Amino acid sequence: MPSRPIRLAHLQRRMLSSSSRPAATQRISNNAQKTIPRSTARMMPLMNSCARNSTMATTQQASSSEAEAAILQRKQGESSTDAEDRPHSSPMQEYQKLVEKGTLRPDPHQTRIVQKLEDLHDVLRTYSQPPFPSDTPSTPSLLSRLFSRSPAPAEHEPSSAPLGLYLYGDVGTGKTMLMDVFYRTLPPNITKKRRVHFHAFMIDVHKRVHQMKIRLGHEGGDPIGPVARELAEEARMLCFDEFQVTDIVDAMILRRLLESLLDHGVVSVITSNRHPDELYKNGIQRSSFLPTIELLKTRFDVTDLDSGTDYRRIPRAISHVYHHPLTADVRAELSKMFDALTRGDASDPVVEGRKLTIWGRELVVPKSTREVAMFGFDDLCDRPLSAADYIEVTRQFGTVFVRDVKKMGMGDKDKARRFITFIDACYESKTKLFVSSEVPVFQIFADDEASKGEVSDHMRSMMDDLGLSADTVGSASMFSGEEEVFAFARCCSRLVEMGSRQWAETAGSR
Ligand SMILES: Nc1ncnc2c1ncn2[C@@H]1O[C@H](COP(=O)(O)OP(=O)(O)OP(=O)(O)O)[C@@H](O)[C@H]1O
Repeated sequence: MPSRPIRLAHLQRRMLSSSSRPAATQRISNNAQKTIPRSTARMMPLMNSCARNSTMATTQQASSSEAEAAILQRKQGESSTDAEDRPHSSPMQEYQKLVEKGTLRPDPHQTRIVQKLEDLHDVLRTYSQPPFPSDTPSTPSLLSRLFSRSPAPAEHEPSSAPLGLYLYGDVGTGKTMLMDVFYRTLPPNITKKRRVHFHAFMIDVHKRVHQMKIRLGHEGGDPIGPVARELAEEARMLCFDEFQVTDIVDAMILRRLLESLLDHGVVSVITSNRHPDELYKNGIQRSSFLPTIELLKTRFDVTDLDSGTDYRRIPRAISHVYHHPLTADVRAELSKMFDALTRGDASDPVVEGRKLTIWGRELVVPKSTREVAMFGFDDLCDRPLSAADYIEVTRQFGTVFVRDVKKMGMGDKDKARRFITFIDACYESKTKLFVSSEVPVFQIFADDEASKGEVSDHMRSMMDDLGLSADTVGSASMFSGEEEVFAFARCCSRLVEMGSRQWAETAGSR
């Protein structure tokens, strides 16, 4: 990429001209706090608490833009700014608020589901879990319980727990989003609650079953009943994202586990891509799983979110392009977005290992269609690539995904410089960018707690020139010298702009 002289005054003018600047890049420096949108101001306690909890406490003392607020929120698994302020709002109020703010598009199919969640919310306001029996009755051996076709005897009278909700439907229709709206508006009496990705839940269950077997020792007995009781004591409300059954061990455990959880009065909201009848299709010993399917159909309100809209395919709203930390959930979400943007055109399938030729050298693109490419951070920044390579990438692809961006320290200066060069190339080509990173993307260069220094006057003034709060991005002592510090600050500023709704709606066409 041709290195362009940095014209600070020009940039400053561009960034400070509020009339032409997208809302997401509105400058909120110390002397302009009155311009903070109310929603951002409301986020400040949350942002500050993020900063306190973070190992990089340099960063979120003050807000710098609505985009940043939204990005921080996403870290909390949130898509609204207001839950903190309105802990007793209901799912419908929360959903409508998000629609009014333009975070969500109105969708009558979703509204129908929200009404069901609202009804469940109302019931839960006065619901109390039945007491646990004082001691756990002895149980038949594990094998006889797992493979018996008769329903398992309840450890006590089944409770009159409200029906849970089993929400299924096509990808990207908003099931997880609705479940999250429900979860964060749960009434205050529901203090014991858990929202978990189904994979993570099953890993946890397997660990507990293993430990329970050790505890039960030679006597044996069924470990699943006591594990279910443990789980029920920890959370009376369970929200499971992406329920699926792929192997026989899970299939058999689930049958007993769900029965016991329901008997203990645990209420669940489940999202899945499949109707219960389609679960564990063609699985080994599926007949033993049929009672679980019956259970789901009788103890849950099974509802289809048949909206036909895959929201991952339409221009991204702010807060949905940068994802962190690098959990299984976040990784899966980025892959789903890539899938959503690349499927549907049989003449342009995803190709693995496409080669770009730059000055006689070859650059391998791990996964791409003609328009959309997915790279790992190391593919782009842990190899001796230069601006020319990045320009070619952004010339070829209107949309680029970069996954697994690690936080960088003093030893990663080359990677950091390359990443900045790459972001510059994306910005100049109006590339639509999706990133998953270990820490919020603005903080990937920030000093960690141990080596944290004061933000130098030089860096502070650079950031101020770019409309950034130095407190938001923190100090990054790996950058020294005027040019470098400026490039770093400008990179952060560009990332903010590239996370805005306006960018999402206009960038990416080639
Ligand atoms: N009404 C809406 N307006 C705008 N964006 C939406 C709307 N509903 C959902 N989205 C967004 O679409 C994306 C996909 O939604 P979500 O993850 O909830 O879908 P899903 O049905 O759970 O998908 P999957 O089955 O693939 O996990 C999310 O970023 C979400 O915020």
